[in-house]
Amino acid sequence: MGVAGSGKTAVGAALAARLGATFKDADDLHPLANVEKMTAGVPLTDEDRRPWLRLVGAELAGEHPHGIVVACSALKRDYRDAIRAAAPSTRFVLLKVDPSILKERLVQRPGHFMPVSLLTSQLKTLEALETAEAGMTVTSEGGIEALTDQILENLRQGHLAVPAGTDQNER
Ligand SMILES: Nc1ncnc2c1ncn2[C@@H]1O[C@H](COP(=O)(O)OP(=O)(O)OP(=O)(O)O)[C@@H](O)[C@H]1O
Ligand SMILES: O=C(O)[C@H](O)[C@@H](O)[C@H](O)[C@H](O)CO
Repeated sequence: MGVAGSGKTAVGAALAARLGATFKDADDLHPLANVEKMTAGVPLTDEDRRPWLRLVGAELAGEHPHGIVVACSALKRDYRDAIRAAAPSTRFVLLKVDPSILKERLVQRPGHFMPVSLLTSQLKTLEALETAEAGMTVTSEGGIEALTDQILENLRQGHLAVPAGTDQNER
């Protein structure tokens, strides 16, 4: 999870490859109207994202014998709650990247529908992963493989599980 340009697709795909898991980019689940809106530089609303989050949840809840990694912005706690309602064992990895680096990456990424102008609204909408939520925040500015190693190590050590004594469903 994370804002545009945070590396969800790059790191998610690398993680899935290392796990031997299926990879899905949630951008491919956006209805055309959402893509058109973002292309036009208009931020999505909660309403716009609701049907899309249902598709993301259904994807995660599906049959995946080797597991699944989904690259999904999941910017708000409410969005993550909606995903967890469909797929309760979902663990989130927030890729936290300096805004100046994000901007640079989006400028240098040709042919993608997401305009750099939407970065401000993405950052404003983002609600950090809370302590009670299963998952982790990656703040390192390391390369794709280094970040993937870091996530795998934490996953193997059980650090992405729901923290003891907390209930994700209670807020
Ligand atoms: N850790 C990293 N180090 C260097 N470059 C990176 C890193 N992570 C991603 N990138 C590069 O930054 C660009 C944006 O990454 P990516 O497309 O994976 O982001 P994203 O979060 O999926 O964005 P979006 O949601 O807008 O599709 C890509 O060109 C990618 O190769
Ligand atoms: O929730 C959202 O606003 C969207 O999912 C965006 O985050 C983009 O689809 C993605 O970042 C592509 O650049």
